[in-house]
Amino acid sequence: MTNTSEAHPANSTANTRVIVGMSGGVDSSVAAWLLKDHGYQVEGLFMKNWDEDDGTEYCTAMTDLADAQAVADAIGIKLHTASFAAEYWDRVFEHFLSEYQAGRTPNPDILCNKEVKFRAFLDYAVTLGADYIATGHYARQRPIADAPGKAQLLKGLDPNKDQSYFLHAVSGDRIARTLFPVGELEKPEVRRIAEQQGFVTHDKKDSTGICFIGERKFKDFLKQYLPAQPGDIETPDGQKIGRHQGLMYHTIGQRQGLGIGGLSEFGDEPWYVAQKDLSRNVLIAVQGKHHPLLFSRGLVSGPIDWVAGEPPAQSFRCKAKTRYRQPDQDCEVVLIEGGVRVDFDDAQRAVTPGQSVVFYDGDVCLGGGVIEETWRDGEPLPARLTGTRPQEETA
Ligand SMILES: Nc1ncnc2c1ncn2[C@@H]1O[C@H](COP(=O)(O)OP(=O)(O)OP(=O)(O)O)[C@@H](O)[C@H]1O
Repeated sequence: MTNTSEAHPANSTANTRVIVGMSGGVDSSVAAWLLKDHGYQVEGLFMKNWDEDDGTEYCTAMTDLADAQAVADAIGIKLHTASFAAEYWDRVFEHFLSEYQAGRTPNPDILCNKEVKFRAFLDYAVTLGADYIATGHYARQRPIADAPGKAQLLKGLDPNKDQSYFLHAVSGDRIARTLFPVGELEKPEVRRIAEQQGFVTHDKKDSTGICFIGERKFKDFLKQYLPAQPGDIETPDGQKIGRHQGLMYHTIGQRQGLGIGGLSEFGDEPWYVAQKDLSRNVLIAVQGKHHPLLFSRGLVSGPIDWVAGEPPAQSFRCKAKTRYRQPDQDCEVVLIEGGVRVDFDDAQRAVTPGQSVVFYDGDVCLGGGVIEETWRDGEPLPARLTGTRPQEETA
């Protein structure tokens, strides 16, 4: 576990008060236990981010709270509860919907970490007397010797579980106030500890997908909030090959759910989403997982959240991920007005506007931002990089 007494030699764990985010999952159960075992003053905080008013089977919050309470009792710590549903709605969900409406595929977990877990939750934990908060994220932090109150965000030690991608938008001063006890462990070890301690959560399956959607069908969920706008699916040369129910239901690179088939002139090769033409409400599909139209050479992003508060340089080489769990990719980053330009050494498959690009220097997560536009080999650069619209260049 990251040793806070290294960062604050005057503090011993016995008088360091830590509020652990307890979700009723196995990772935060073990995080709380590890902290207690290391002698910290530990209390848990279960938060509700979503007001379930549909009373359906999708409402798992009550079971999760009961599990968190059972683990807190087993460890012998107090469990607080709080609702951040208003903050979640205003700062995460509305943005999530507007991104979908604009044809992009957002990642609400990144915004949830930035705005709720490491802001509303952290601020509330401070009112409960917390010196630190802790979560069950697979990530690590390292205090910066010559920058008191700031820390670096590092990948979790378990390469299969590293969650730094989702945490990149949290500033270094908030990372410095967080402990990540399971970030030093591999997942099987975490499950082993939970089992050894007899936690009800020891065999609970990992949460998947977006927290408020739970197990319900994504399409049905979105339909409640955004009107579906059906349109055509076309090949890149404009041949109509099917219908879609709404561009928002589709993601670049996606294979499933296109409902294209039985078009004898095209053969059996599967179809993939290559592009969304928002102006015509048309989805462009191509055949074959490795079709060149699925590969981007570079991207431009919106504003970047740098964990350190500032970029390492005006331009630099580093590694990047354009989605969770993607192996690190070599690239060059150049700061531009309102974001960065990223040129990849190797063309990247399915780089998706609305998702985030996250930068790494070895294990250190530098920060990242939302992907706005991409370009392919041989294509003109986006207008933001040239100052002229591509059409005007050829006019
Ligand atoms: N409802 C909640 N209340 C308090 N803390 C939460 C809640 N949901 C998530 N967290 C905190 O954020 C961490 C990461 O959440 P995530 O949803 O990614 O779950 P996870 O990685 O499956 O972890 P866990 O096994 O603890 O649920 C959790 O380990 C926990 O510390």
